Amino acid sequence: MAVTDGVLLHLSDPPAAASRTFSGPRRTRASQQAQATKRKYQASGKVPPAKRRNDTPSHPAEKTAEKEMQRTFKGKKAQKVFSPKKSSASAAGRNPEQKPSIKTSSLFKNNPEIPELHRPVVQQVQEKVFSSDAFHDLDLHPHLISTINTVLNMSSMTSVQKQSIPVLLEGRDALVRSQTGSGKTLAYCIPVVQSLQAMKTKIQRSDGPYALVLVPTRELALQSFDTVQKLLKPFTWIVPGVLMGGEKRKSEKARLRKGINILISTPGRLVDHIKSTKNIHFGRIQWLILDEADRILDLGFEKDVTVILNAVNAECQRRQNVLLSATLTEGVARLADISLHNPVSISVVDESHGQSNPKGKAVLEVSAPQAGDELDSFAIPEGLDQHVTLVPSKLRLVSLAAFILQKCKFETDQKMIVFFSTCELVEFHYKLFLQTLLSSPGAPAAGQLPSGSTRLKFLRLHGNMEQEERTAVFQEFSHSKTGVLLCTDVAARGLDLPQVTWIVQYSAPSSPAEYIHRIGRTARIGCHGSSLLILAPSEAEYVNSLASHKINVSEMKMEDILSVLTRDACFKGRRWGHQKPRAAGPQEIREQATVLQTLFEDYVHSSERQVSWAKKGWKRRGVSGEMAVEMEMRGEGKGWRHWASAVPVGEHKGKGGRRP
Ligand SMILES: Nc1ncnc2c1ncn2[C@@H]1O[C@H](COP(=O)(O)OP(=O)(O)OP(=O)(O)O)[C@@H](O)[C@H]1O
Repeated sequence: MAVTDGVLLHLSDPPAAASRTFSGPRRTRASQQAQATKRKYQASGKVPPAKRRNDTPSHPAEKTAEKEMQRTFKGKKAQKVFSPKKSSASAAGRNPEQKPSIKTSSLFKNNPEIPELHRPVVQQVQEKVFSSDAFHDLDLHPHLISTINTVLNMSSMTSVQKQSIPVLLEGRDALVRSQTGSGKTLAYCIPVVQSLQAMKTKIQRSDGPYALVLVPTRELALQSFDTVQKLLKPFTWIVPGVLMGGEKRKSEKARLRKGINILISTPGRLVDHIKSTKNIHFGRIQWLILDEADRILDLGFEKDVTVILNAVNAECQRRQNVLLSATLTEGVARLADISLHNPVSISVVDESHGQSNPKGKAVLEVSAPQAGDELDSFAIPEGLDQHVTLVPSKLRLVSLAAFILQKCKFETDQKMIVFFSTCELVEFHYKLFLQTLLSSPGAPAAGQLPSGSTRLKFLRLHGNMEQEERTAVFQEFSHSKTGVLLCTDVAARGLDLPQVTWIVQYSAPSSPAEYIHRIGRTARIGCHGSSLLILAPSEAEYVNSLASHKINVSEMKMEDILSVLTRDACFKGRRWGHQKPRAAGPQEIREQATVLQTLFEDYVHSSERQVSWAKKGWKRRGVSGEMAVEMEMRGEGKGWRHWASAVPVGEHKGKGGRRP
């Protein structure tokens, strides 16, 4: 296999590959001439005439991509000639001894120019994670303190815990905002457990719920349940329980009938039970907690939350209400208005960064806090290095793959989460990577890997999976030291997945708040972590939008990401043992990227099923068959569109639907 100036000489079935790239077997005279011209330039290694280049696209990037595809795919004929069987055979049966012949892809041509990134440097808002106070400084039950110390292995309080726990123990409502991974879960769980175990009349299981905790996703429900369960170890008479979609309603009803005292639920499933279960009563509710309050509203749960509030209000008027999130939106201010009474607004900002909360004291307000002040900037964990890379749409997929290989194959102990905008995109990339990056020709067995590299492991998590599998994946990734989790925003909020080292945003987030929550899956509780946002050249402006929210990103060059491919024998036809470290030239990088892209293309075209997967995500948007396949491979998802549409960051409301 050989490449000249980004032009791949491919080893697969020549006629099939040729007709896929160009316009099909029955070309017009004009198209034949065009192809001849194209071949001339390809053979000479020169760049085609300016007319064909697209240095400064006048359309949004997506339109440009569609146009490019219209040039390379011409309707059904192309699909017919490029039959799955033929392609499959050629991909699987590729013989390195075969003579190189046909070009299939020219990844590095006709791409928009990558602009210089003029990155404004801003001072990020930062919060001190830990306080100097210990849990035993609080007036808590000694068994609760010893459980925190011995079961949870914690002694010092975080800043948000130091501020929230005493205020909540005083009986006040609160709106709590602190950075991702700063310990908000315990900030509400400890006061709930302390107050319930201290009740004069001992709680009976059959009393039903005393505390109701609403969370946006099932995984977060399980995680919060786990924390509550641990805290309740010495107080066995208080029974926690979880209700969430995907579980059998019948068994949930049975558990409700027996009694659940601390009830953790997703809003949708709780409304289900409110409407259909006789055994659900809120007469004794003392606590109503809305964790990730803004996300609960984003997911379209607002109506459900209203139903729940009405149901609880109908049976009990006096209770403590708490809203928590790392980001506050106007929606939360609205929700605070209707659900909090005379609340305390708790916001942790490090005084050393010149912020408005001197000495880390809670700001007390007598009315519902205005979210406006909080909307402009967000606190970023100190140990988080944020990067951005500008990648033309054609090169997005190989860049992502190269980055995964670089971090998770050539470096040890790396655990990565990659965010996509839809379930279909997750599923597509999961299958693609399993089939290509794990089983590419010549891939070494575990024992043959060069020292300092690990075996790749892919997992995926999205809302279209069966609950059992979702839970298993969540557990597996939680306990794993390495691996790549491909997911939707179902994993963006609240999930505490230990030791995640990299967050990659392949589909751009729909809002700056979503950006904050996604990157917040790493660098938790004072640890270090890194993130990479992949943008199209036309989206470069968004770096300024991030800066306006006091978010600092540094640039990572696409060429540097792609250069790792020259280290990977799988894409060179070389053996692992023969690798000698040396600087790769741009030509070699292009060659390897093209080889990898061809591997992807061959896989996608290798069966009807893959083609239909690739098309799936685009159907609703009226994109036709062949083009959809290519666009899917370029990863042009929903979030990307938001960002490409030049709407300032922050104006998207992120109505993601209920199934991220
Ligand atoms: N006082 C503490 N000492 C040590 N570790 C702690 C302490 N409090 C919480 N943690 C740990 O910190 C991690 C993050 O906590 P948690 O998930 O509650 O953060 P969060 O603020 O809710 O984050 P997010 O905004 O992303 O939901 C968890 O692993 C938790 O066990």
